[in-house]
Amino acid sequence: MLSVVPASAESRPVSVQAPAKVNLFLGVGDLRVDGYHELTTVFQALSLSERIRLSPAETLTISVRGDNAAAVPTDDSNLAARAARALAERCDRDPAVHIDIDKGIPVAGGLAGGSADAAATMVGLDRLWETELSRAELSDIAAELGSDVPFSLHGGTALGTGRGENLMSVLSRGELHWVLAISREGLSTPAVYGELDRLRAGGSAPTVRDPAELLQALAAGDPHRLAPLLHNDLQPAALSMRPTLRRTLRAGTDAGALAGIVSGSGPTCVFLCASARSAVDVAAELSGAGVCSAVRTATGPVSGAHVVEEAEQ
Ligand SMILES: C[C@@](CO)(OP(=O)(O)O)[C@H](O)COP(=O)(O)OP(=O)(O)OC[C@H]1O[C@@H](n2ccc(N)nc2=O)[C@H](O)[C@@H]1O
Ligand SMILES: Nc1ncnc2c1ncn2[C@@H]1O[C@H](COP(=O)(O)OP(=O)(O)O)[C@@H](O)[C@H]1O
Repeated sequence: MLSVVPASAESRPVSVQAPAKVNLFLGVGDLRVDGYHELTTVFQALSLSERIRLSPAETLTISVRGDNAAAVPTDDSNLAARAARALAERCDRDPAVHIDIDKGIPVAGGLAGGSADAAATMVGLDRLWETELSRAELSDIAAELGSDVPFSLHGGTALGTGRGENLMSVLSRGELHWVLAISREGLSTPAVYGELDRLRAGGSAPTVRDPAELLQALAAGDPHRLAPLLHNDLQPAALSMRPTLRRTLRAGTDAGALAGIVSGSGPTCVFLCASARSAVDVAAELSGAGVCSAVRTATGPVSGAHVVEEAEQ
């Protein structure tokens, strides 16, 4: 059925959903002169998500709800506020909007929650302000906000290069089933990259592995083949800063997961399971193991940041 968009649609609040990400493969190369590391990474968007509501307002304001909302800044340092200002500047307009963020993604968890908020804000304001920017233009602005923001827009499963902002879609057949072990205390991304540099100092130059085999396993849609190929170069650094994560990783595989890794810079540990049923069993056992503060199940891949139409709300 065709939906009729009323002429005043641009002044109505817009709701947007944006996903968490996991790095199925994270190869970290040399530290560049600009302070970033050269990456080869395979991202997957997960069904754990943020909900953002954008409404016209007198000035730019932010409110944050949900788990650990108190840990999220509501000033101009919030990534969603930075996204609104960047888009407003690009379109030569006033960033007069209220951004209400409902956090479904743990803060500082290595799951790109802040990047999801930035991507959601861009997609929502594109609708609210009728900017009609192309995906490529939105993606360029996203890359200026943070290395993970372009993927939060893109969603699905993608190969990321550069500092993670250059994306190429990759085929991922079927649905993967994940269990997430969440820590109450986050880890700082720059601190984890810094710890990796410290661990590597004096050693030989990093050799970045090739994700080709992992990409083949994804295309085949076989979680058993994929499990031993999951890889994260930041994991030793995250474990060095948070040694208790070793116990969390062990508990997940003991509970029946096919494999577990630290997600990005951590501290969230993600476990790949053979089926939806196995994920429920692993989640139940992990919940009782006392190795994390919360457990969630999720599936991937899912779409990137997108407007939630009224009928879906
Ligand atoms: C590690 C990853 C893996 O996807 O994600 P998280 O675990 O944080 O979610 C990303 O590389 C994080 O991306 P993002 O969180 O957007 O980081 P940015 O804001 O761009 O950069 C924050 C800081 O992280 C370090 N950084 C980030 C990206 C990169 N390729 N090399 C780096 O060294 C730099 O110290 C930089 O100043
Ligand atoms: N909208 C936001 N949501 C979460 N954190 C934000 C946001 N804006 C800025 N931040 C800051 O960014 C830090 C990292 O946030 P987050 O994206 O959740 O983690 P990660 O980089 O580990 O994926 C937080 O500790 C917080 O201080």
